[in-house]
Amino acid sequence: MRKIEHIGIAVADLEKSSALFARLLGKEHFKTELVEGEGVETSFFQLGETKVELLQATREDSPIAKYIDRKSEGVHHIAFDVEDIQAEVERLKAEGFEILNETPKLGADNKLVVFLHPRSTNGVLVELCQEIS
Ligand SMILES: CC[C@@H](C(=O)O)C(=O)SCCNC(=O)CCNC(=O)[C@H](O)C(C)(C)COP(=O)(O)OP(=O)(O)OC[C@H]1O[C@@H](n2cnc3c(N)ncnc32)[C@H](O)[C@@H]1OP(=O)(O)O
Ligand SMILES: [Co+2]
Repeated sequence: MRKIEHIGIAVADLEKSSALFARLLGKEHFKTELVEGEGVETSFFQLGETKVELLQATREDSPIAKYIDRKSEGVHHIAFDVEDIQAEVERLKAEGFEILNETPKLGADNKLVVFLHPRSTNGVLVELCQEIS
């Protein structure tokens, strides 16, 4: 794994939270993006080599809606940048981690993504991201 690609933060109101993070970070977000497959709308802030990804649910069965219902708004996942996502899945499986989707799916910002179950990673939801070339 090469670097933290982004930190995902679950929010209830994307517009309000984007304004809050703009004040906090001292810069505007660089884009919003709808990811239908995950039932989320995102707002991205660039911070050096990494990003903050705010996530609002767009439907009731979205993982973000469930997370906010069960817990609250807050840090939802950490995403790591990888060079070869399929090779990384094989390596992590052999290490005993629980992969949620062995076939990478389309994420935001031109990435293929795979998630690891938080029960195999000390309670932290981990996302792997590979840039689509
Ligand atoms: C924008 C696209 C993409 C990107 O490009 O960046 C994204 O980031 S999309 C982000 C949203 N998508 C996902 O989160 C997909 C992966 N997540 C899942 O598959 C599920 O959310 C889950 C992790 C398998 C949990 O689903 P489920 O089992 O249905 O939820 P429960 O509410 O029943 O919780 C079970 C268990 O897991 C704990 N949990 C749930 N979410 C998290 C989390 N984000 N971080 C840490 N722990 C989490 C939950 O507390 C339960 O624990 P116990 O109570 O101990 O059983
Ligand atoms: Co993410």
